[in-house]
Amino acid sequence: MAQHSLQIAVFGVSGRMGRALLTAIDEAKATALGGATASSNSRWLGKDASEAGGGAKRNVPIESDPALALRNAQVAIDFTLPEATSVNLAACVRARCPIVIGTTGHDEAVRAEIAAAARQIPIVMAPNMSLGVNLLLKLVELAAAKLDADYDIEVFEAHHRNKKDAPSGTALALGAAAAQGRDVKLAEVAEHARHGNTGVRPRGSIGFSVFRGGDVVGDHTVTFAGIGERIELTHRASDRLAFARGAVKAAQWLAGRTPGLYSMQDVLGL
Ligand SMILES: NC(=O)C1=CN([C@@H]2O[C@H](COP(=O)(O)OP(=O)(O)OC[C@H]3O[C@@H](n4cnc5c(N)ncnc54)[C@H](OP(=O)(O)O)[C@@H]3O)[C@@H](O)[C@H]2O)C=CC1
Ligand SMILES: O=C(O)C1=N[C@H](C(=O)O)C[C@H](O)C1
Repeated sequence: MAQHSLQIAVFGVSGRMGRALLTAIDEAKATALGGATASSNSRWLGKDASEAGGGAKRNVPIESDPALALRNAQVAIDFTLPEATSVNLAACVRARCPIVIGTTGHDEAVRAEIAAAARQIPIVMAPNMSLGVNLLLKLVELAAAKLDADYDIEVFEAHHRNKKDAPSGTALALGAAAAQGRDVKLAEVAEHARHGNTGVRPRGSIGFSVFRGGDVVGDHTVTFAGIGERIELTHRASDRLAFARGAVKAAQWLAGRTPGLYSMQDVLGL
C-alpha cells in the first residue's frame, strides 16, 4: 500500500455496496481501505475485509464500532441502513472525519442530524452516486420546466427483492427534480399509493410506482405523459460499480474540503 494513499473507511463493508466499494477502491489511483465495519451481529466481525469482499488480504479487520474503523482513515463512506448512518455520522464528527453518505431512507430526524453535522465536517450525500442518474436529474428538471401540467409526470423504479426502503432515494430525488422544474413542492403534489376507487388523476400530481423482485440493480424511469405522446427518460444500472466508483470519486473530492453538505452534482460539476 502506497504511503500517500487516501485511507478510506467503509461502513457496511460486508453489504452489496460495501463489496463493490472494495473493487472501486482497488481500481482508483492512490486510495486504500483504511477501516471497515459491519453490523454488531454480523458474521464477518473480526475477520479481514477481504474475507467479506474478496481480493487480497488487506489487514483491515471488520469492526462493529465506527470509531475503531476511523483510527487510520482520512475519509469515510457509509452504505448501511438509515439508523446506522446516525451512529456512523456521530463517530465521524468526533473524529473530524469527512463522510460520503450513500445510504437512503433516512427520516426527518436523521436528515436534521446530517445537516447539523455538516456545520462541523464536510459531507457528500446523494441517493445515487452514478454519473448517469445525476445527469438524468438535470434532464428531468429541464423537461419538467418545459412541459406544462398537460403532461402527467410518473416516476417508476425497480430494485432487487432485498431493498428495504421505498420508493428508492433516487426515485424521490427524480420526483424532487421534476417538482423543482415545475416550481412546486414535491410533498404537495406527490401521489404514493393508488388502490380502489381513486378518482381521476389530479392535474399536476407526480406519481410514484415501485417494483421489487429478483436481482434488479436499479432501474428508474420518469414519464411525461401527454395526449397523443409520451416522453420516457430512463436510467438502468447493471453493475453496482457505477455507484461505487462515484462514491470513491466523492471521497477523493471531499478530502480537504471545508465543512458543508455537498451533493454529487457538486462532485461531478453538473
Ligand atoms: N447512493 C447510492 O448510489 C446507492 C445507495 N444505496 C443504498 O445503500 C444502502 C445499503 O445498500 P446495500 O449495500 O444494498 O445493503 P446491504 O444490506 O447489502 O448491506 C448493508 C451493510 O450495512 C451493514 N449494517 C447493517 N446494519 C448496520 C448497523 N446497525 N451498523 C453498522 N452496519 C450495519 C451490514 O452488515 P451485516 O449485513 O454484515 O450485518 C452490511 O454490511 C441502502 O440504503 C441503499 O438504498 C445502494 C446502492 C447505491
Ligand atoms: O438499494 C439499492 O440497491 C439502491 N438504492 C439507491 C436508491 O434507493 O435510490 C440507489 C440505487 O438505485 C440502488
